[in-house]
Amino acid sequence: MQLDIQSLSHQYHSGKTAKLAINALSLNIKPGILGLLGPNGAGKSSLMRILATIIKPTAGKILWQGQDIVKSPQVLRNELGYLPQYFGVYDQLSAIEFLHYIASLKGLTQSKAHQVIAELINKLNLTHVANMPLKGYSGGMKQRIGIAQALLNDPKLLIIDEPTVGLDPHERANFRQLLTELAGERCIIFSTHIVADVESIANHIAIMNAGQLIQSDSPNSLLQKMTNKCWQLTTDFNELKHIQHEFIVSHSVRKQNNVVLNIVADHCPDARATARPPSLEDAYLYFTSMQQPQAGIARAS
Ligand SMILES: Nc1ncnc2c1ncn2[C@@H]1O[C@H](COP(=O)(O)OP(=O)(O)OP(=O)(O)O)[C@@H](O)[C@H]1O
Repeated sequence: MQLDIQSLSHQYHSGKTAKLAINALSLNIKPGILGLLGPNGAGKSSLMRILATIIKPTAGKILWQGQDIVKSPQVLRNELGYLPQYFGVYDQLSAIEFLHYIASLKGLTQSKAHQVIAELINKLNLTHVANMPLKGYSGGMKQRIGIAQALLNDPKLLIIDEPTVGLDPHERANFRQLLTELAGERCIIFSTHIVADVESIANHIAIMNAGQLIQSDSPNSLLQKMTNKCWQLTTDFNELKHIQHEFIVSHSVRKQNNVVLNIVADHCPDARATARPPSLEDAYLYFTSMQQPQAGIARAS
């Protein structure tokens, strides 16, 4: 099972202006969880909408099991589950009614829908609220309904776009656990700009910035690329602004009158700094800042 994205580009036109949202992106996706990371506007949602066959790319090819899904979207649609970034529900319907409605749109027979919905309600811990109108649901519960509707056809490719926005830390942890259980023999693409959401569950990380794929690797290989680039420095608050201006600061913790900074830089940023192990957050900030020196994040030289 694989999804092969070849030289994909997408341009939006509004009035006389054109915006290149995806720029010659190639990526090969295999079973497991792909964490798609990138800052706001990187092009993640555009890529997801194209992969979900909602919009057609301006250029490039996408092959699902060797078949071109730009030319023949139906090939993928039967095997696709998609949870868009903004997922609306019909507030008056209960979970059961809503899922039956989506199941009928997806072409499931009545008996198949009954069986699958009962299983999903149970798997997603929604049994106690299954007959309650969705308007009474919390953000986390609505998100679980979103995942349930995406799983109705037991998809081989599951695309979820920023699913943890608005969830509390407990709900986010539950969501990560759920995805791990779902992974197995399907391809899951999980887009987010929160590194912590994917670092413990993704077996592959792709980082996008300004429409381009800037890194595509296993979490371990990304960490290896950060060897000798991660430092810790304890300093006082007077120096903080200057250091933040000069270097990438991936984390800071106040300690009495001082502050302990995690710095990412190609060379030791200060004689007082000590080396520390890298994190994926460091890698994400390092690679995304490389493309935008104008953003006020300079790297040490
Ligand atoms: N329908 C549209 N018309 C014009 N420009 C668009 C449209 N949709 C997205 N864009 C632009 O394309 C670029 C990529 O947007 P996209 O939503 O794909 O990024 P993203 O990484 O998903 O960002 P976010 O995390 O903020 O959702 C942005 O500059 C955005 O303004």
